[in-house]
Amino acid sequence: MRAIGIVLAGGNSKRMRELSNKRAIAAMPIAGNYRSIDFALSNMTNSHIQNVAVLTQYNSRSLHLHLSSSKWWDFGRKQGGLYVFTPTITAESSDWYRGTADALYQNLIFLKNSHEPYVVIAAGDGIYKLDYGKVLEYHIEKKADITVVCTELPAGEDTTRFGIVKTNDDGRITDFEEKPMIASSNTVSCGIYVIRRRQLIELIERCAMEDRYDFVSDILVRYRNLKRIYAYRMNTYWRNIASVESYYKTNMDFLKPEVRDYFFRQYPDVYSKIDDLPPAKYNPGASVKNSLISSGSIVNGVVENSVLFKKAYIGNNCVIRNSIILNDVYIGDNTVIENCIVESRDTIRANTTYIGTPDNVKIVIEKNERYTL
Ligand SMILES: Nc1ncnc2c1ncn2[C@@H]1O[C@H](COP(=O)(O)OP(=O)(O)O[C@H]2O[C@H](CO)[C@@H](O)[C@H](O)[C@H]2O)[C@@H](O)[C@H]1O
Repeated sequence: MRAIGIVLAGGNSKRMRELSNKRAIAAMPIAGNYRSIDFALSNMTNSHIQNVAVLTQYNSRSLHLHLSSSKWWDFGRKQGGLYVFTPTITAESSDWYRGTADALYQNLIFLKNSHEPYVVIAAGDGIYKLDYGKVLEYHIEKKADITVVCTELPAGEDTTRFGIVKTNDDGRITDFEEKPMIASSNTVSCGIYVIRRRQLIELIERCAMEDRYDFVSDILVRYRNLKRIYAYRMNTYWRNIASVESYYKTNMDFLKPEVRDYFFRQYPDVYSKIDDLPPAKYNPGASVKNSLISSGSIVNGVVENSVLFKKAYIGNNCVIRNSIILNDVYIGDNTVIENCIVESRDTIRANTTYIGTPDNVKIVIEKNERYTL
């Protein structure tokens, strides 16, 4: 592939509420076995992009642990590979990444030292499968300066979280509004871009000279009429998980056979770090319906329409419904949990009840953590 990959994974979002206290959004657990960033990294490797940098910053410890080996995504190689870049103090700068363009600028040396003519920029908080090679072909065919992957927003989604795009009949973007209060179109940017490497270097150097730091407002919005910016339309599943509501709904989507089959039974595969855990065990009192139960879990009570991540323990006479139980949670006997997300490594006491609603999912943190990772 004639492109390098960059995965932006350093942002924080208040919309994740307490869930982002512990980890970067890109490290949020998805569908039982995965982390959010696995989807962008799998797309990179499945598109034969072999030189990939992940730019991290905010709360990155568990993300770094997840990325500790490049072999899980098949990036382990002598030329290219997987790089993780955090902000560093240098003779010239002691700044954090002040925005996405600044994060790219602070890694200019990676861009300059690469040989591939194009760059694919993706985010660590998107759940989708995409052959970036097809986007690159489109980019070349349209003689675009920048190509933005776009999709139609699913009904009920909050448009204020997205870049809203309008195009002409040829696919050229004529208007780009970043997170407007009222959206004038339901075509949204997925935050995935293709651009010629030299063009990117030139644009971010110019941004840096003018003390501008954001790729979207300082490049896409600013140059929308001056540069040839095209929209590549993606019609398959795409969700951004950077709000509690969308994180919950995206995990619940994996209970739908069509979503599960699309990601896990259709080529290409999604890869992740492998943990050596024993299979899930259902004890005699267990009753499990329409749920994902991950390795290392033990179920004694009732589990319905729920996603249990790794090493969940569900006690006797518990009822877990429409809920997400993150990694390594112990739930004592006779506990009822409905429409909740239970934070990882928590211990939920016996005889407790937590009830949220589908529109107002409750985050359960009892703070009886056994240890922190
Ligand atoms: N300082 C920093 N250093 C390193 N990484 C950083 C960073 N700040 C943010 N990031 C990362 O960059 C990506 C984009 O984050 P932003 O906060 O800039 O935009 P957001 O995701 O809200 O919208 C974007 O993505 C949605 C699609 O989800 C588009 O519709 C919208 O136009 C676009 O701005 C995320 O993966 C984030 O983690």
